[in-house]
Amino acid sequence: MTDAVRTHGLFKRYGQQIAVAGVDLVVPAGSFAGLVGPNGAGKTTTLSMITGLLRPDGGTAEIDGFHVWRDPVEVKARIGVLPEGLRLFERLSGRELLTYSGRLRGLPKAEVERRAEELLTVMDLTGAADKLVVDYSTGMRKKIGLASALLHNPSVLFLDEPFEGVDPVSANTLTEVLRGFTASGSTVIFSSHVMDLVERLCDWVSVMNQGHIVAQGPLEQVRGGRRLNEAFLELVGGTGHARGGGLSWLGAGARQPAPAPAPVDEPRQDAQ
Ligand SMILES: Nc1ncnc2c1ncn2[C@@H]1O[C@H](COP(=O)(O)OP(=O)(O)OP(=O)(O)O)[C@@H](O)[C@H]1O
Repeated sequence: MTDAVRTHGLFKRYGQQIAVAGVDLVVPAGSFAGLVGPNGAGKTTTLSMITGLLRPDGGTAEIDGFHVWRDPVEVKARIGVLPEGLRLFERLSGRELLTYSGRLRGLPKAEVERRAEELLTVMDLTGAADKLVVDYSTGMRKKIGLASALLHNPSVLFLDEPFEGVDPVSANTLTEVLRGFTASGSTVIFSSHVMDLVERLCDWVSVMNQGHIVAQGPLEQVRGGRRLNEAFLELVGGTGHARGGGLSWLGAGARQPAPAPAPVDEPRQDAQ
């Protein structure tokens, strides 16, 4: 099987902080892959470098065999990205945003319109298609962002926390769309903190901790007969701070006796 994504020694430092410490990420083509790791593990920085949004300090990244920084046009034609902190053109309507994305990708107008209508229907955004994006809710923004990332039918789709703020019905729809997408041989890579979701959707998992890949491979191999959450906690070493005596004051509030009520002055007879 060919690899949709392959990085070698990917490295990024912010001042003294090493965010990504030499990452060899591999994702086979056709995978539904999850990139997981605790807060600050380096997931977003890694995805930003692979998608050409952030220049690495060292290492290489390839998509479908094309070098991200040497062949940016080849790479950008093949990828769709739903980045963290999604910025959209707020003064366009949802439909205009899709039209703009499709035309920017060089698709013929009629084809863009056909795909945009289908995506709006699937994402349950038809009723909001002519509303300005600035007036969209968080979940609606995710959905129009995803529609825009899918419109040119990318070979590899990168999603940073795609289900955050999305209601369960819409999440189900997104899942079905993404499953169909990978079943046809395309690749999805998404970052998430929700282990149940990763376990349910993914057939490939990469676990990051402190800028390193600490486990990577088929889901069954990474979880090794345990629930993914257990494997994850073992791999990244759960801190156990909450059990270690910290926050002993938290939760005791309800058991504290209520302070005695302040004496209330008798209403004065002459007050009226
Ligand atoms: N622009 C920046 N300037 C300075 N430090 C940064 C910057 N972006 C990220 N970092 C640092 O790099 C490290 C990795 O951050 P990153 O956002 O990649 O982690 P993450 O795994 O995506 O975290 P989360 O799950 O919380 O989104 C963190 O220590 C973070 O503080």
